[in-house]
This record gives sequence, structure tokens and C-alpha cells, in this order.
Amino acid sequence: MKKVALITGAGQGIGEAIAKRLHHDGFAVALVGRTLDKVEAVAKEIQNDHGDAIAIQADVAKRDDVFSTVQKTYDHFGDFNVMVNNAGVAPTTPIFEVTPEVLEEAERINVGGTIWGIQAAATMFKNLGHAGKIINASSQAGMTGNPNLTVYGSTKFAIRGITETTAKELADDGITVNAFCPGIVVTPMMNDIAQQVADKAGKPFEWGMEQFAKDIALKRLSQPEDVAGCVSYLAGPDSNYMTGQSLLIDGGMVFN
Ligand SMILES: NC(=O)C1=CN([C@@H]2O[C@H](COP(=O)(O)OP(=O)(O)OC[C@H]3O[C@@H](n4cnc5c(N)ncnc54)[C@H](O)[C@@H]3O)[C@@H](O)[C@H]2O)C=CC1
Ligand SMILES: CC(=O)C(C)=O
Repeated sequence: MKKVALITGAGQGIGEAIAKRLHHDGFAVALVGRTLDKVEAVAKEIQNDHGDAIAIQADVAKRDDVFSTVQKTYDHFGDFNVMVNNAGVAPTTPIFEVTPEVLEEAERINVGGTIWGIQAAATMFKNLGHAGKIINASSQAGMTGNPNLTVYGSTKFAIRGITETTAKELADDGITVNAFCPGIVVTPMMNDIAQQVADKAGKPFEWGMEQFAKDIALKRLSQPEDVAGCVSYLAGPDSNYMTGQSLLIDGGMVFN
């Protein structure tokens, strides 16, 4: 029987690439997103490639939604093995522009969504009586400070802390918890960030992207597939003896 993975935020960008990569690795995949049309379109592509995929609409900020996606995934495929807490939002907030609303939304989705995802997946693994893998999306912005990303960066630092903490709490149940920390990945999110930073400075889009891209040692932006390859490792057996870790996939940027 195929192993089963659930990926949140799978309608575009990194989540879409992870879903497709895990399908190629032999997983049955549940694609979760806020906009059903988008996850359905990706699920259809996977089905057309002879894959097993379902699409589920959910808001990861809502605990009940997240528990329900895990239950639906199990009900459909009959097992549950890997949870990828990938969905996130990235407000661009110079420190003087941070409002309670911006802070709360990012906390509810990025931090809350990750915690509910860990709770729901670990509960299911324990009920099934077998091991499982939980993989969380942090960021290079969760390892170092990025100007204009105070709120976003705070959520991504938090996700690394949650990863380390829950790895220790869940180890006795055979559950591993790791995080991936992409650098600058060409997705709708990153394009929005670059555009907003450029707009605030009265500069063109290319200038906005350059603010993030100029220190990449490998001298190229990353593609969603670069990240999906590392998540494939975290989801597969070769990472079985690894837990509580944050895998940096930034082309040599943070520690330049
Ligand atoms: N693009 C980049 O350069 C980087 C991205 N990341 C992280 O990787 C993850 C994926 O990022 P991208 O693919 O770039 O973003 P994206 O914005 O292109 O895609 C994220 C997806 O998550 C969904 N989503 C957002 N809030 C949701 C919610 N409450 N419930 C359900 N779905 C929700 C969105 O609808 C979207 O389909 C995020 O956690 C992001 O913070 C980390 C480092 C760099
Ligand atoms: C979006 C993000 O995580 C960046 C710029 O590191």
C-alpha cells in the first residue's frame, strides 16, 4: 500500500511542487488549501499522471478544519504517514507599520496552522499505532533578520522553536518533526513580497527582488522544485534518524 502524505497550501508555489514530488516518490497525496479550485486543479494533474490525490478545502488557522483534513485523508486512503505544514502568509511590515491585525493574522495562520497540524497529525499517528513524520515550513527569514519582515520573520523563528520542542515531546511515539527553511523561491508569495517592498520604496519590482536576492552565493533564485527535493528527503526513510532539525535550502545566503 502507498504511504499517505498531506500537504497544506498545495494549490500553488512550494506546496504544489511538494505534492507533485511526493507523488513521484510513490505517496498518495491529500492537497489542502483555502481555495478549492486551486487544490483541485493540482490534484487533477496528479491523477492524470496515474497518481492518487484528493483535494480538501480548509483554513489552517482553524483547528477543527485541520483535524478534519487529517480525518478525511485517513478515511479516503486508509492510512496516514506524513504531514507537511506548508501553508503560510507573508506580510511585509516595516516595524512602524505593524498593527495588531497584521500580527494576529500571521500568528493564526503561520504559527497556529503549524501547531494544529502537528496536533492533528500526531493524534492520528498515535491512534493508528505507528510512526509518522511531520515537516514544517520555516524560512531563511526564520534564521536571520530580514528588513521589512518583522512579523513574518517572528512566525518563522517560532516555527523552528515549535519544531525543536515537539520533536522532543513526540519522539517516544516514533514521530519525527523537522523543518525546511527555503531561501528566495520564485512563487506568488515571493513576487508579492518583492513588489510590496519595491512599491514602498517607490522602485521597480526588480529592485524589490534584488533586496532579497543579492546575497545568494549560488547566484540564482531558487525554484519550488529545489525545496520539494529536500522535503522529499525529510518525508522518506533516509531521514529516519533525524528529528528537531531545520534544513536550510538557501543557496548559501544566510551564512555568507
Ligand atoms: N517563496 C519563498 O521565497 C519562501 C517561502 N517560504 C514558506 O514556504 C511556504 C510556501 O510558500 P509559497 O509557496 O512561496 O507561498 P504561496 O503564497 O505562493 O502559496 C501558499 C499557499 O498557502 C495557502 N494558504 C495561505 N493561508 C492559508 C490558510 N490559512 N489555510 C490554507 N491555505 C492557506 C495559499 O492560499 C497559497 O495557495 C510558506 O510557509 C512560506 O512562508 C519560506 C521561505 C521562502
Ligand atoms: C518569503 C520568505 O520566506 C523569505 C523572503 O525568506
